[in-house]
Parts: sequence; structure tokens; C-alpha cells
Amino acid sequence: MILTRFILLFSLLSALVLAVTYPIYAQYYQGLQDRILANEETSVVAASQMIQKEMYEQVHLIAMIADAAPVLDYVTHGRAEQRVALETFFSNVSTNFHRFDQIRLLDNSGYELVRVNLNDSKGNIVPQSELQNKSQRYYFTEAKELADNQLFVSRLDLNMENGQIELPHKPMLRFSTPILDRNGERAGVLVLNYLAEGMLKSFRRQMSRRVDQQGMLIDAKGYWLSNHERSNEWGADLGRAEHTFARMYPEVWSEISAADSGIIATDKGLFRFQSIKPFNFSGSQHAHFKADHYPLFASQSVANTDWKLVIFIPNELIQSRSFLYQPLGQALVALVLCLLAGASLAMAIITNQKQARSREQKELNEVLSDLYDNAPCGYHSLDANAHFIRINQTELDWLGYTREEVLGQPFIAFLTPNSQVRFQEFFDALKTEKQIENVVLEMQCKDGATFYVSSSATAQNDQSGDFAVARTSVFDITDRILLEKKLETLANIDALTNISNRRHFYEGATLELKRALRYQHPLAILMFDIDHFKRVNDTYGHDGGDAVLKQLASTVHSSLRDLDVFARFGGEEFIVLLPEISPEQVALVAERLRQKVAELQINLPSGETASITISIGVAMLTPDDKLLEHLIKKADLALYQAKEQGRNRVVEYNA
Ligand SMILES: Nc1nc2c(ncn2[C@@H]2O[C@H](COP(=O)(O)OP(=O)(O)OP(=O)(O)O)[C@@H](O)[C@H]2O)c(=O)[nH]1
Repeated sequence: MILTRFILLFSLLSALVLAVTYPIYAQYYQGLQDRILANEETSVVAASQMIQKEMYEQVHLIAMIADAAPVLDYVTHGRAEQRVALETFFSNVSTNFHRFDQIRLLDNSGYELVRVNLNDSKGNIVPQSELQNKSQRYYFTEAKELADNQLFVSRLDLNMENGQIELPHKPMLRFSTPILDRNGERAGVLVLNYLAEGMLKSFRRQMSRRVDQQGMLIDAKGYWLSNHERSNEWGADLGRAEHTFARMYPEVWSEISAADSGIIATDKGLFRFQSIKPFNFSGSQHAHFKADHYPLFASQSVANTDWKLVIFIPNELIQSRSFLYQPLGQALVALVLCLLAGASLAMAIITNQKQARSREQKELNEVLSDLYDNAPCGYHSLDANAHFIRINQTELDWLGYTREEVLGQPFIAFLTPNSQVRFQEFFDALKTEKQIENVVLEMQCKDGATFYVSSSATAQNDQSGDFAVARTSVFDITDRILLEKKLETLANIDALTNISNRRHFYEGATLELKRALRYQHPLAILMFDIDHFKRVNDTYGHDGGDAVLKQLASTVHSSLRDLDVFARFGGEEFIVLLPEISPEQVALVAERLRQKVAELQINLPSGETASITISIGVAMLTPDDKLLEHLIKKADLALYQAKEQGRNRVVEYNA
């Protein structure tokens, strides 16, 4: 992961740095090329001037020979002594100038009149007997086609002797020009075989002084006249047609052959080329060479000597001058790469750590969110007006509402009326107490069902210190409440008769007594007991006795008001507290009870029916009765009297 990121960042940063620095480097590299090329200009100009000067001199010399008196005299008069003078003249020219392998004069039919060969640095006159007919040679036929003042120049090629290339190679240019006699009549053709080796040597010497010692002279067809690789030279003459610049660099050659000069950039390096037209003196230092004064050149001659000087500057050479290829430059590049790598690695690590942290944070948030939403208790947050601003899924599930239905709604809308009052007190208290715990509330579900929760809340204040949010947890305690209620019922209710037991009677009765005493309201106690209940048990069995007790309790309970507190006081003894009742009314109630019981036909488990009577003792509350026990005691005494007086009767306590 880090590696991938590192590679990505490194590539990006490198691309960025490259994008910024490349144009600068390209400019610098261009400057470098320009400087190297500027240095090369000297070689190019010097080589091309050298060739032109050499040719200029030869042309000058030939013009001079063509106009020389020994030539004119001999072609005009043809006397023997004039021939000797001409031979001597040719021999002197050959020996002194050392440039011409052969100098000869042909007559109009192409037969050699005079010939001098340069042998061992001397111009040797060829005997007349050895002179030949050269009428079919191109230098004669070409010259015959020329205007009077024109000069033919051949291709630069290797001399052939007896049909073979002469060894060592003898590069040669052949000049020929018509000769006029003193009467202006065509009298023959002057032919000079120019030895180009000297000129080519000078060219190679100049090129060898260049930075990479490579320089080429190429003819119009792309053959090398001079090449640092000597074996590439003279492809045309040696039958190596493939040994051409054109074949080796076709695209470069097509550009070179189409222009006079230029620079061509290739993936191997730069080619600087320059046309060398050795006989085009216009614009050169030999511009004073006037065509009307000296011979003109036939177009074929110009084409024969359409040479190109080409120098090659390999990329390696330019690069070796570039600071990037110097130790310092490479150290700089290495340093930049190291810095980029370091920065990329640091960024990759930091990004990775950040992502890991954010992933952990996300996971933690998910866990927390899951914990919040799916906690076994309900969570909600209320704003300052007790409206929902957040609620977890558990609580929503309890209520049966969706989150959208709940958020923004007042909390009390989801409480039973009793709990609404309690919540309002609780919420008001929270604003000052900051934390309130275990408030029992009864919540109302969407389907109308209710459940009990124990609610604890913490108040959160806003920046100005005002109450803003109540964060509340609610635990479903319905089971506990129901159990408590059940236990409470069990603790208060007599299991057999399902009416209050003695303890519960005391609770209710004590409250009623206090109220009656405080407000001086009337209150009475009835105590009654089944007459001869022992006999019932004895007759119908204990189950029969229980059935009697149950029926009795139920009958009495249905005869009393809701206000009255009715309880089994113990065994077959019962007690009733009657609030807000006058002595007259008590007597009536007691009597009505007695009669009702007496009329009762009790169905027993055995299928039999039984009848019972009860004796009732009545006591009215008096200001002296500060304690419930006093009043009960008085009723008990009255009951005792009722028993004493024969049972099945009502006796009121009389002090
Ligand atoms: N079946 C049944 N009998 C009970 C229960 N509690 C008390 N008794 C019976 O009630 C009878 C009370 O008898 P006594 O106190 O002698 O009174 P009595 O027979 O009613 O006679 P008097 O009260 O004098 O009329 C006993 O036999 C008890 O066993 C009960 O829960 N179920």
C-alpha cells in the first residue's frame, strides 16, 4: 500500500519537477548546441573556403594556360619549334604546380598533340609516338560542346589505368576547355587531370581538428569523397553502391540534398551541412572572378561538383558538455531524486497514517453509532424545549415510531398523562441540578401500549452557559414495575378473599383517619365476624369454610362505596372503614350488610348451599380517638357485645 502510493507520488512529483525543469534544461541544451555549432562554423567555413580557393587557383591556372603564348603559337602555326616550346611549357607547369597528373592538348578531332605526365614529381613529355586518339573520351566530347570561353569539370573520381582503379587511389578532377588560335578559330581542347588528393588531405586535416574529428565531403549522389571512415569513400568507383550517405541516413540526406545549408537533429546527434559549390565564386572572397573574363562553367560541370560538407556532432558529445553529465550535475540530479523520493515516502507514510486513522475513526464511529443505536437501553437528546433532537434505534423500536416521526416532537407527546406531569418537574429540575437519575416514566407507544422506563439525564450547556441539551438514557423497567406492582398486590391483598389484608387496611385507614381528624370529618369502623364459623368448617369442611369466606367478602365488597376501606382482619373476622359517614348512616349500612349476608345462599364446592350470619360491631370516630387502634378496639368491643347478645346483630359502641 505504502509502496504503491510511494511509486505514484514519486512518479507524480518527478513528472512535476520534470515538467518545470525540462523547458529550462531544453533551453540550456539548445544553448549548448548553439555554442558547439558556433565553434563548428569555423571548421565549416575554413573547409569550404579552402576547397573554393584551391579550385579558384586551378581555374585561374587553366585559364592562364589556355591563353598562354606557347599554346596559341602552336595551335596557330603548328611549327616544330613551337611544339617543343609548348611541351616545355606544359612540363614546367606540371613540375612546378604539382597539381596535374596529365596536361594535354588535343586537336579538333580528339588526337593528342602534346601530353605531359607527372611522374616522380616531374612533368615528363610523352613521345609523339605514344600519343593517342582521345576522341571518344568524355572530357573531349564534353569540351567540344562548350562555348569558346567555357570550362568543363568532371566528377571527382578515382583515376583508372588500363581499365583498373589505380592504386594507391588517385582522386582526380578532369578539366577541359576549347582552345582558340590567334585567329579566334577553334583549334583543339586543353585537358588537365587535376590531382585532388592534396585538397582532400587538407580537408581531412581540417576535419581532424574538429571536436569529434568527423567530417565528410559528399558528392551529389551521396557518395563519400572524404570520410573519417576511409573505407566508406569512393563507393561509386569501387562498385559499392550501398556505401552512400543517402543509404545510411535516408531522411537526413533528403533534407541535405534539398537545401544549401542547415542543421538536422536526429536521435543520434546533429548534422550540420553546407553545400560546397567549388566553382561558384559569387559571394565568396573570389567574387571578383568575372564570368566574362574567365571561363564559364557548363551546367554539367556545376552538377558534377555539387558537393556537400557534412559534419556530425553526436549526442554523446553535446551531453558530455552538459552539466547534467558532469559529476556535479549528476550529484545534483541524484540529490533531487533523493529529495523527491524522501518527500514521496514521507507523504506516502503520512497519507497512509491519516487514512488508517480516519479508517479507525470511521470504524470507531460505526461501533459507537452501533452501540448508540442498538444499545440495550434507549438514548435520546432533547433541546431546551424538551423536543427530540436525537434518538437511538432501540428507543424508536420500543415506541414503534420512525426517527422522522419523532425528531422535532416534544418528549411529553410520548408519555402517559401522569408521567407528563412528572417529566415536566424532572425537566425543570434538570436545568438547575445538571444531573437527575432514575426517574420512572410511563411511555406511550404508537400502538397505544405503554411501558415504564427509568430515565437519567445530564444537562449540557451552550457556550453562554445556558441549558441547551438534555442527554438522556432510558431503561425499560416495565418488568420490574409490574413485578413491584404484583408484589405490592401480594403484600396488600388477602390471597383467599382477594380483598385487602390487615396490613393494607392499616395503611389506607391510617391516611383516612388523619384526614378525618384534620378536617373533623365523620368516620366509622365496622368489625364483623361470622357466627359459629367453626361449625361451618366442621359441617362442610375447610374448603367449604373457604368458599363461605370468599362469598362473604365478595358480597360485602360489592355492597360498599369506593371510598370505604374493606379488609379481612384475620380468620373469619373482617373490618370496614367508612369515611364521611354519619352515625345514622353507619347503623343503616351495618344493618343492611347483616341482612344481606343472612340472606345469602352460598354455593359450596360440594354442591351444597350454606347460609351464615354475621355479628357486627360499630364504632364512630370521636375527637379522643387519636390512634386507629383506639377506634378498632371500640369496634371490637361492640362486636364482642353483639356476640354476647346472641349474634346476627349490629351493636354500636357506647362508651
Ligand atoms: N375454613 C376456614 N376456616 C377458618 C379460617 N380462619 C379461621 N377459621 C376457623 O374459624 C373458626 C373460628 O372459630 P371460633 O373462634 O371458635 O368462633 P366461632 O366458631 O365463629 O364462634 P363465634 O365467633 O363465637 O360465633 C375456627 O374453627 C377456625 O379454624 C379460614 O381461613 N378458613
